[in-house]
Amino acid sequence: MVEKRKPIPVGEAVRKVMEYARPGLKEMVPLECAYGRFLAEDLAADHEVPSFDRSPYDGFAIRAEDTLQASSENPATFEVVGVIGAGSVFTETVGPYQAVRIMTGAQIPQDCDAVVMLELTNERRDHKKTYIEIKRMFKKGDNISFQGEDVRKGEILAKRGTYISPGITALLATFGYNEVPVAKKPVIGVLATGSELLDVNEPLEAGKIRNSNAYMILSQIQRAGGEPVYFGKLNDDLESCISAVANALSKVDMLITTGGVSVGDFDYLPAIYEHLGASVLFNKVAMRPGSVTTVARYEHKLLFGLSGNPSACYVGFELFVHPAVRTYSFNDKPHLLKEEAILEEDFPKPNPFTRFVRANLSYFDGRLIVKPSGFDKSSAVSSLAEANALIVLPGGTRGYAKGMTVDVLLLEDNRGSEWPWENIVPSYK
Ligand SMILES: Nc1nc2c(c(=O)[nH]1)N[C@H]1C(S)=C(S)[C@@H](COP(=O)(O)OP(=O)(O)OC[C@H]3O[C@@H](n4cnc5c(N)ncnc54)[C@H](O)[C@@H]3O)O[C@H]1N2
Ligand code: MOO
Ligand SMILES: [Mg+2]
Repeated sequence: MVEKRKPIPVGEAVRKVMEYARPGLKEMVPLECAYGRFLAEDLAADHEVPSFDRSPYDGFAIRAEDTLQASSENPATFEVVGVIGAGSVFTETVGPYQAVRIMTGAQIPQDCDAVVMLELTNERRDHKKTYIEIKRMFKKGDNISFQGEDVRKGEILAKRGTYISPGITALLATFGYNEVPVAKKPVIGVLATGSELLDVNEPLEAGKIRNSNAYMILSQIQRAGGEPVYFGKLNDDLESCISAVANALSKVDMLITTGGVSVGDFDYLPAIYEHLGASVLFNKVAMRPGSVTTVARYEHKLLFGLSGNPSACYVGFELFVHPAVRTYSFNDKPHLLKEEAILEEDFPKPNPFTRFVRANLSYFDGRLIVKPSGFDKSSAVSSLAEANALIVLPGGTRGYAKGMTVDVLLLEDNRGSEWPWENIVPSYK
């Protein structure tokens, strides 16, 4: 008699995984390698930005009080007493009706308190001296980029666990991080199981298919922020699978297998977990695809037994592995970000289990719209190509019509969410 598995709700399954998901270690990387990593420490400003008052224009630094009477009929004349480019500092005195020619980014001379744009001045030379005329009044502080106007000293600019975007990289450089403390990437092993699997370079033969899951998971690991290690594919042979899983497990922080988790004669993962003494957290989830997704724990390592069916495997990764990778990376919003979008076409299938439809999310008329990205079966591979979101259709619903609002989980976003599993609305009808 086949073992009867009891499906648990998705949120409960994710919660069980998160009980064992742990933050990882810190490492230092050169700034030019920090993009796409996660900060291992808060990024705090240890100085103000800018760190000195500077000119936002090419022009002339002056004393504003000298322009009080200036008008087009009665221009004020200034003697130009120096020239400074960005990077240079003018240390001499600037007296009444004197000006310093200044370039964008240069420090404002100590006696000056306003800048006049080059275009607003008339220049003339007289007896080897240069003069400018100014035809209007300027106030103290006009056209000055003030010290600290961008960043105040002591501000926390990005928290530990933040995804390092190009903008964060600019801040890291601004604050002198030649080396950046980042989360070490979790090393995640991948093993594909199935006697039907061909290598990618092999010609098709009767009854066999090419192993696509392994490569899909290697990419998903990288997208989530992990370091994938591919341990190859295995035939459905219990002995060799046990030793391959044990060997791989000894070399990684987490291990992903695909296939062999259901109830078929050659679905060996349950027996492998038992043989290793790994404790199974769950082996059936009330979701489609991916109902057979199994997660086990061996010592402090998680073993993700993802389904062999490509769409089920893909979804299992995003719901269960992704948050474990982000937690390892110190991120406190480890789950996929949930949004609401308008369904662009009917989805008439009833949903006994919560369904995750691979979908394409875009914008139209200022609103988020979403449509299934293709053939919707657990075995489908074609619908994965255009998928950048998963539509979440809760269990117990009877199908959805174009125009309805649905929940979607975003796959290409790096903000994440703390917990998307509350308030999934069954129907917005
Ligand atoms: N009697 C039952 N049969 C099945 C059940 C069930 O509850 N009772 N569940 C079905 C569901 S749902 C799924 S999903 C699959 C899951 O099967 P496994 O995870 O055990 O995976 P396999 O049997 O090894 O393979 C399933 C399918 O996927 C193809 N596959 C496997 N590996 C790869 C790969 N690396 N790349 C591409 N495709 C792969 C494989 O050839 C099979 O077609 O079980 C149902 N059956
Ligand atoms: O686990 Mo299967 O993918 O539910 O369809
Ligand atoms: Mg099977």
